Amino acid sequence: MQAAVINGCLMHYADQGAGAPVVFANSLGTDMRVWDRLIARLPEGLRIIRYDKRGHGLSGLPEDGWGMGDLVQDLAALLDRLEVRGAAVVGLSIGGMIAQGLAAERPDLVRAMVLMDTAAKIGAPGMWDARIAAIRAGGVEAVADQVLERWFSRATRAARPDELALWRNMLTRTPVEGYLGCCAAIRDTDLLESTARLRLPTLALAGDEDGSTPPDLVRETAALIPGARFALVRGAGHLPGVERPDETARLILDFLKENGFA
Ligand SMILES: O=C(O)CC1=CCC(=O)O1
Repeated sequence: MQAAVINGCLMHYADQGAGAPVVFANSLGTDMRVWDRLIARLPEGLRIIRYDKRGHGLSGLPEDGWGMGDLVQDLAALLDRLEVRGAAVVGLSIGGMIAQGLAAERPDLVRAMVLMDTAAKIGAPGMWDARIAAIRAGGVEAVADQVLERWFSRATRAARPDELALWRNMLTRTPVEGYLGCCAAIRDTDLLESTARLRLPTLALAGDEDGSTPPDLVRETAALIPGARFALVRGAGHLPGVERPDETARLILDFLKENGFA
């Protein structure tokens, strides 16, 4: 467990191993444990950095008035603090938006990206406003069942109810204001133009049953970046590294090897 005050906010992070840096940015309503299974399948010889974004996991929750720019600056400041340059950034959903924003703002920090179940623009503003209103009225609990349906494939939901209950706890224990701040940040973010200017090795992945960022949306974002590849992970929803860790780790490791990280 490692801590730093980043942009005035307490940040929980983990910096483990030595070698080429690979940075993981997690999704809305999850903390850094979302990467446990995937990281366990990566070889030694990598420097693995994970963190809980503001308002999630063990990290602090600043006052209102922050957005995607602050989330990007938080990761930039963490990597500056850790003296990391030229990382591969693996971003899941909002974490993938943070990765795209970071690559645009600080190309010195990002040499390659894995965009996992994410897009340059996620959802319509009205959808996010409706989610925010539902949570204001009834807490994260009010949307938990719908979110779990998008996170996991039908087969996993049927076969692993106890594990699903743990993921539900992770979601519903996310501080409401942290969750809502990230919903508003996603709602207000459109990276289509800046992502189309990116020129770096990129792998885009999507679970074939992802109901939040469906495969076609992820494919469209990949198509913005010349040379980016797209791969479908079968039998997975929004969290392929949780549901299909072997397949997801293999895709990421092949990409890291191709680009000289592993
Ligand atoms: O909560 C969801 O629907 C999934 C999701 C969207 C953006 C993100 O980070 O997670």
